[in-house]
Amino acid sequence: MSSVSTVLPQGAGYGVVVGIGLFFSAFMLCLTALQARYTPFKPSNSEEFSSASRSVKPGLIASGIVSAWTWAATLLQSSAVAYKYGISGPWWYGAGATIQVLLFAQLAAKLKMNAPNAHTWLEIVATRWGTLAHCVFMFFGLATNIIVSSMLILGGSATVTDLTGMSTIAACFLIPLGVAIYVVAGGMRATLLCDYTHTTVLFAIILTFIFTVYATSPKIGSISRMHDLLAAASEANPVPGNAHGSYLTIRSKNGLIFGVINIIGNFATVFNDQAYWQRAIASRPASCVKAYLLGGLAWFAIPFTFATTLGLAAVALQGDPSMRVLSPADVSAGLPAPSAAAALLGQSGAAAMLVLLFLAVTSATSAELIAVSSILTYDVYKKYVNPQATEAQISRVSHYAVAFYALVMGLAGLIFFYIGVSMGWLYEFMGVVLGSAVVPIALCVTWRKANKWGCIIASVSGFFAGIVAWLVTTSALNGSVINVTTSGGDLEMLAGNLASIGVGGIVAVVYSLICPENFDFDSTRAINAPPTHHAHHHDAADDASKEKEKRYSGDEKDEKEVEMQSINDHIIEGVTEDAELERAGLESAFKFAAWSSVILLVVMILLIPLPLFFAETIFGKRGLSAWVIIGIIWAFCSAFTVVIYPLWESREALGMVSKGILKDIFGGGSGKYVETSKDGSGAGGYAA
Ligand SMILES: NC(N)=O
Repeated sequence: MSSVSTVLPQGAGYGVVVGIGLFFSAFMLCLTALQARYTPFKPSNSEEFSSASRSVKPGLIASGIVSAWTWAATLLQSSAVAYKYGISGPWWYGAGATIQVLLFAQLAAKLKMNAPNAHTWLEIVATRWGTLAHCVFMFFGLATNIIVSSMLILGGSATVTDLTGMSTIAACFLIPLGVAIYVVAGGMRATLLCDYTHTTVLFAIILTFIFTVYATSPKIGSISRMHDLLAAASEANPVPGNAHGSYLTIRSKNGLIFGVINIIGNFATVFNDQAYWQRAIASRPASCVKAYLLGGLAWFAIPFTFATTLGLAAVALQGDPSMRVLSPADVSAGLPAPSAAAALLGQSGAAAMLVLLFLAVTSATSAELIAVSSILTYDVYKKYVNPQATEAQISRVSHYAVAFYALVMGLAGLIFFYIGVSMGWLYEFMGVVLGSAVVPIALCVTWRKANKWGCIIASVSGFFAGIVAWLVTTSALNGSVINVTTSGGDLEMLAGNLASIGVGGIVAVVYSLICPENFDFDSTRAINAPPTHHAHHHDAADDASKEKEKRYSGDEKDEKEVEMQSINDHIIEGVTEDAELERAGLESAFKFAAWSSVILLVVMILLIPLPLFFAETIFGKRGLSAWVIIGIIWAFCSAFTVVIYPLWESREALGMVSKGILKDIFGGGSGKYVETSKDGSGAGGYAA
């Protein structure tokens, strides 16, 4: 990192890291108190802590997905590839990390069909394939969490240090500490509500940057001027591997290589990460597919539009006295976007960037904390240490696990920092170690023929194949010199990523076709199901529907009471309502997820970029205008989806909580939610 003086004083760094951390902790405590008093969902319940009682609506889940999937890298690495490869970088970053979330909609539907009451994806592996498979896949699951968490800490601390001079060591520990406090206070539902507020502010800041760069800044101020500046930069410093050395083309060899690495690595960090399974678990069965499709599409706008704005601005401003000169290490640390923000808007740009990055890092960190807490609680403590654990013990361990993992995150970030591994390096490396488990995990949850030994051997052999391919390629291309710099090259990382996911996928599928299992998923459907609910599978839905019909035959007030009772029942039992698991509905949700996600994948990865790549198109002013304006419209639609839509779908719950508060303050009576009250007293209702 270069040693130029910082744009903001050190106090600003501590103020943001500690101040915003404490602010959100207090905010979370308020939300938790409101939830406990005015809704039927009790934060002290372990099911509520880890899975929000499996009752969350799609808009809020979509917002939680956007928030968990918006890492430091989403803002910094996407801008770094825009800085290095031009307009192809943001496309490959955005599209190459959106399709996995869209495809995950299929896994979410299968989860609701095949293991509706599991707490973690590892419980499904353990139930289907036993202890060895559980331990092997737990390695991949936790390795994913550690790599993602380290990237968050590295990206966050590098930017805070760069903009304010705050000590990197302090940032590594203070960032997860603040988040841990609010996660411990709130659990999954409060985390989703906090994610929502983070995402709202995040979009507001991103839109501000977009309008600054493309409308108001005297340094750029229009798409046409951006085009002129990028064309001049292409003339002055042609980009190696790009058509005519231009920043204005999708025809970028290194951009494409990054695209492939990006696609593989992000398959690993979605499919292997409990954070995304957890959002499917917290979701209502009927709407989880919608949530993942909306979340994926909404997320795309963040890296694509942000990097098309600040990443390209960093190129356009080269030579401007206010723009610092970036070394390759600065670029790998993700600093083009913060530098461009500071060059465009001075201290206020740097401060906005700091807040933006901190919000992205903290909300993704909260997802990682609660994900690892669930694995340590259900897959380690309850499975191997205390299978008879009581509700109170489970709840206690899940809270301790959050605090423990916050410490581990800080340490992991620090270790990578000291050995000189940057966020950008780790981003391209993740698929090398994690890629081999992607196909076996998907097969475990979706395919009755998937073979236990085929999938274990696939994951382990793919892991070693990835490491060997990466090291051999590094040695071959760099005169036998293997170090952090040489091993971080594009072709070296590409070889490792392809070998890992390729060997893992091919071995798992071929082995399973030769020696197929015929697994009926009955045992996974029974995970965590009380005998009266899910000991038997989908036939139960019929009885439950009939029962519900009977209960609904009364007047409207009775209907409401019955539904309250049903919510209370399922909170107490921590299971999904049978009627919601109606087989035909889930089958059609799966089919919808399958064809829509595959169509979107083909459009985003093949139909849009490849013709532009092969035609070697170089965007003129009209082409760039269309590209940027589509990004801006997409950003507005995304903001609407994850900011306005969750409010709309939760209007009843918000109304009930407001009524309860008003009754407490002005009504002269208790506004506290009263479970299944027969006399209509209390502010009973549904939480968001
Ligand atoms: N979540 C990502 N890959 O930005």
